[in-house]
Amino acid sequence: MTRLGLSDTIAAIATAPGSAGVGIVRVSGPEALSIADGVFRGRRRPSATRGGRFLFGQLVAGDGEVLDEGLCLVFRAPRSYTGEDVAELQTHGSPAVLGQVLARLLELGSRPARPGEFTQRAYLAGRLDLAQAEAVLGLVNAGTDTARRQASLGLSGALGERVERVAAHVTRTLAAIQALLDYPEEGVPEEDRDAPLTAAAAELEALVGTARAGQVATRGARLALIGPPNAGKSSLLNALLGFERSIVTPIPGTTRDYLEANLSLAGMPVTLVDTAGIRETEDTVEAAGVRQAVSLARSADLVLALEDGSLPREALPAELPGDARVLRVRTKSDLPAAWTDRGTLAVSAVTGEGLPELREAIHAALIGDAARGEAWLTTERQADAARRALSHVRAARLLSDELAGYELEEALRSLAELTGRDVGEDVVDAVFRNFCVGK
Ligand SMILES: Nc1nc2c(c(=O)[nH]1)N(C=O)[C@@H](CNc1ccc(C(=O)N[C@@H](CCC(=O)O)C(=O)O)cc1)CN2
Ligand SMILES: Nc1nc2c(ncn2[C@@H]2O[C@H](COP(=O)(O)OP(=O)(O)OP(=O)(O)O)[C@@H](O)[C@H]2O)c(=O)[nH]1
Ligand SMILES: [Mg+2]
Repeated sequence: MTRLGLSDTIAAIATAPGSAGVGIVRVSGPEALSIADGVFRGRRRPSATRGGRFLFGQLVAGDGEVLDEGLCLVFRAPRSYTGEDVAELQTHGSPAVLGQVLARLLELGSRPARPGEFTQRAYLAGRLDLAQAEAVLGLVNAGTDTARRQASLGLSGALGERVERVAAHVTRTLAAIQALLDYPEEGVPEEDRDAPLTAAAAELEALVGTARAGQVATRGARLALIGPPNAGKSSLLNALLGFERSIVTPIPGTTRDYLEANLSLAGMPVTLVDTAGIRETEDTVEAAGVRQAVSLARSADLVLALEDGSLPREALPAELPGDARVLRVRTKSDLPAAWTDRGTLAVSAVTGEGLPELREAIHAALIGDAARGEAWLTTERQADAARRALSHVRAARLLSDELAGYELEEALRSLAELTGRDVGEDVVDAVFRNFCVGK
């Protein structure tokens, strides 16, 4: 990795491939403006222009041929996205023009940017923390408004601030413990040692609790419909979708292969998975479907476990995952009930009764307590760091002062990792590898 101030000059097309009204090529680094001089011809040279200005002119190839007319935006270090000198060449959004402009910039001494390298430079210049850089990626990829909102909150630094609040509590406890160890006779009030730690644990628990919501918002959730044959799985899938996607018959064992259908549930992308009814069977094909159903239930974000409410109750399949990931549903509520149970949601695929409540329960199970206006953990890397910080804080609460100090230092290290103040190059490289070129 290049170090700040010693970096070379990078260039890339910043806009999406394909034709568009306008397209942008960016060049960033110490030579950015003099390199831009070689491709842009206007009333002034980019290198003779103050930062924050734009020039109108022509883009010219190496042999002097005019490629297009366009604008050159001039940014001067440190007042730019990357913190370096940056020139943006804004042309008509033609892949042919953009390709020629980029080729000329490379000829003049810049090199092609790696994926995410502009944002990586912004991070290395201290203009963004790692959670904010991840939010940039989240914004570029946001496919739903919930994902967009979370990424935008992350970019504003809201997640970093949440993490700093926790870190401040931990630091206070560490200071109190240090004082106790250094001057045991003076004593530190219990509140100084324990209260901040209790607050830190509570805030971290809330934060860790948002990881699931963050993941669901950014990459969607898979919901498996599971239950015995004829429970009404395919009918419920169709009812939630609003059209007949899956075959329904009165014959048990109708669904054999699993089937997926996408829908948006309260602004979140959800994939419903209809599966074969789970039962003991001699039929080789059906048995394969049953095994598939069980493994789909295990890998799903949430399982809807269906039981026919019009028939005597049987035990749920033993292979289902733990309670936290299962919503229990009593189907066919339009028929006389053979049993009831307050822990199940009653629905009818025929009348639609209970469907709004089911949608609500699915939303609650996926989003949990994550408050809408607060910043969530949106990547597995962030969630992992927050979970480690929480386990260190929890451990510290059970330990004597001396040992607690060590755990708290570890907790602070994990929190620093979350925002990227204390991470190795490999972690940073892994984050930016997921970006596209030009970002
Ligand atoms: N054309 C264009 N649009 C874009 C970007 C870009 O780089 N180019 N961005 C990114 O890809 C995003 C905007 N982000 C940016 C963040 C900071 C600065 C910047 O130059 N900041 C300086 C100057 C601020 C000022 O003049 O007030 C600074 O913070 O010092 C530019 C873009 C989205 N839209
Ligand atoms: N009255 C009533 N009948 C229902 C309801 N849901 C499903 N059924 C009927 O129950 C039978 C089985 O429905 P399916 O949706 O195929 O059940 P399944 O769980 O997908 O069954 P398999 O694919 O065989 O595992 C069909 O005859 C449906 O018409 C409901 O809400 N009310
Ligand atoms: Mg079925």
